[in-house]
Amino acid sequence: MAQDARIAFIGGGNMARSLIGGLIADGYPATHIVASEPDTERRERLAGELGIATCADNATAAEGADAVILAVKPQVMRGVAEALGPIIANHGAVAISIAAGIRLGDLQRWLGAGTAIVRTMPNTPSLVQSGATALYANEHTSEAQRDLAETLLRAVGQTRWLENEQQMDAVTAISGSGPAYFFLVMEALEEAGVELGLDRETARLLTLETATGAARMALESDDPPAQLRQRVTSPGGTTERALEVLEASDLRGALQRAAEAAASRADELGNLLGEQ
Ligand SMILES: NC(=O)C1=CN([C@@H]2O[C@H](COP(=O)(O)OP(=O)(O)OC[C@H]3O[C@@H](n4cnc5c(N)ncnc54)[C@H](O)[C@@H]3O)[C@@H](O)[C@H]2O)C=CC1
Ligand SMILES: O=C(O)[C@@H]1CCC=N1
Repeated sequence: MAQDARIAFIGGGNMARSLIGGLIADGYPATHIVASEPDTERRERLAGELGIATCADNATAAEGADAVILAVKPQVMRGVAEALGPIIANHGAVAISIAAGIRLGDLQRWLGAGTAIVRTMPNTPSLVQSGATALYANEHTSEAQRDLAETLLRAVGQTRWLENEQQMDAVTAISGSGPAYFFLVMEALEEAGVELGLDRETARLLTLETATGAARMALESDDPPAQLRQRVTSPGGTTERALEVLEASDLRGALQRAAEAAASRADELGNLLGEQ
């Protein structure tokens, strides 16, 4: 890992915290990470809990950084990018955007022609090194800069380069927003356990261990999830009854529609906030 690269995070919110926490847990030196965050309380928490340098001013953070991670909301990206463009260009740094929907063409226009930009979509499990991130770079990004972006994100989980930028909306719908879908399922299953007579602590522990166990099995097995599901489902047994209810409730259809809604919102954000 390129542990001598200086990394600046612009915006120190939920996703930046997950990425910084994951990088430090992976051994990346906190002394090489700086974050700018306008909110005083968040800034102090970042410095106190993660031991990184923080500041209120984006330009101060970006100065001298090899990679500038743009971790602000899509709605403020334009102003932030336009202000930082000259600083990033001066140092020959790579800009790494994690914003949903914001397209490379717009980032290029706002940061300045010729700037190396990697558009990515990470997710919050990066905090525990179980992130999943897709990346797509523009033509000004050198091999070394692609490697740096990939190395940083691989420190916090799995990475995949996309074949085309359009795929980023699908990634946003599946893995970017995805943790929230699984958390919702966990909330609901825990609640069902309580309704059936378990105390909350037991219901939560059983739910979370089951979710982890199922995910690990699916990752480690050569068989697809459908086959693993069939192995839990004894003919005439309890799982069969439960799955009949889930199929009748159109859980598959609900997830399909949810993912489509997320992907189309990503596209909508790109149209609303961009110029192309
Ligand atoms: N939360 C998630 O699971 C994921 C979020 N993303 C993307 O990450 C980006 C950040 O999202 P979150 O961390 O969830 O939002 P957040 O609201 O937690 O963090 C954004 C931070 O930016 C700060 N900020 C506001 N204006 C600023 C400015 N002008 N300069 C510097 N900082 C400023 C805010 O005070 C806030 O702390 C978004 O673009 C989002 O699309 C991408 C993948 C997953
Ligand atoms: O909800 C959002 O817009 C961001 C992008 C993916 C996850 N969180």
